[in-house]
Amino acid sequence: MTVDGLPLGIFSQDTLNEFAALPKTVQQQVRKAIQNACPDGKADVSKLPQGSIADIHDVQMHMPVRVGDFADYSCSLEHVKNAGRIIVNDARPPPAFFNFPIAYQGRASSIIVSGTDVERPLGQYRDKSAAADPKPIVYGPSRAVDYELEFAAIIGKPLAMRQRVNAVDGDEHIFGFVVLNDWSARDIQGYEMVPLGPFNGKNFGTTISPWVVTLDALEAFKTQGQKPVIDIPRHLQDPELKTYAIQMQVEVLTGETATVTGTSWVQSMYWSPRQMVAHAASAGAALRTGDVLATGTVSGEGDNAKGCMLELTEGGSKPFKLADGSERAFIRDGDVVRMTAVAGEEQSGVGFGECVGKLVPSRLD
Ligand SMILES: O=C(O)/C=C/C(=O)CC(=O)CC(=O)O
Ligand SMILES: [Ca+2]
Ligand SMILES: [Mg+2]
Repeated sequence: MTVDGLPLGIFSQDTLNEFAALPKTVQQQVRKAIQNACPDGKADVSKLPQGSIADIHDVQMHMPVRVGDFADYSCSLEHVKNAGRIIVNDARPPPAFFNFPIAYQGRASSIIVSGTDVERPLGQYRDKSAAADPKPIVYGPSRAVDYELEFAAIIGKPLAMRQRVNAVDGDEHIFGFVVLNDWSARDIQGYEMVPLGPFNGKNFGTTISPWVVTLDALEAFKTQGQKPVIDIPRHLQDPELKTYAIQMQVEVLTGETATVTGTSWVQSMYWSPRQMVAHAASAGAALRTGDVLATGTVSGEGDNAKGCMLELTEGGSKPFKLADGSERAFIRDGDVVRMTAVAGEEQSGVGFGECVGKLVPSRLD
């Protein structure tokens, strides 16, 4: 078995020499792949040279699947409560939140693989800095680019139109999972989304990690999710409450400095991936191989468990201090956002590789 040509298990001196000759950026990805592929620690990763975090975004990885449709849910109760409180001063979840996992349709062709730069989008939004009242609508580069830390299921076995599936059988259709960054321009999104939902504010780039971690690999990490607080229809019921114990993390990288801005858990979300599958098919829609169903922002309780800057900075009003001393209301050009996830323990668990993207300036020509 090989990972990018590097044999797993015992590394010969020849192999180590070959590895040492690779660019640092490639070494970093290879090392991560080995760690992911050898969660039992048989490969002696410590023997491999260290790479620089600043190099990561230069690596060109490949899309793990050809994405069909893309839906993004909002499964975290903490996220919707925080977002509601910050945006409309009402922490009550949206009306349907407890009835079914709510979602919007995203743009499949905007899904890009980890390592691809993301350009600051252009769009129309209310100019908060203007003195005029009401504030005018302007067109230009977004001033509020955010990330959203998400977990996403990739559909394997397809489901025909009108076939439908119950949550308890939903896993049959999930091939595996990736980490996903639902990049969001809060100003563009905020003005456009009433009443039809997000569009250009979220279609300028959605980054996914390049390794699909299969359902089988996660079986050892299954755990119980959240109990429904109201009665739900049979197709959404799951007496097992099956989800996975997975810790997710997001960092903002500025030069050589990495700042962890959020740590949260898949199992804390109110709705589970198999319930997302059941809901997606419940009206009669088909599921196709390669479709992506993302969980929505994974946030938990407490200040350290916020999955986006909107929550972290109270909508940009309370800038967050990074480890290099600089402050961020939202993401700045040149910042790199790195997301990771691990099922089980950091050293012995199953890693998901990295979901990395660098924000680059808008092209104005
Ligand atoms: O309703 C809002 O104010 C915001 C909606 C979203 O940002 C959609 C979304 O991506 C939800 C999520 O990630 O949980
Ligand atoms: Ca989202
Ligand atoms: Mg998106």
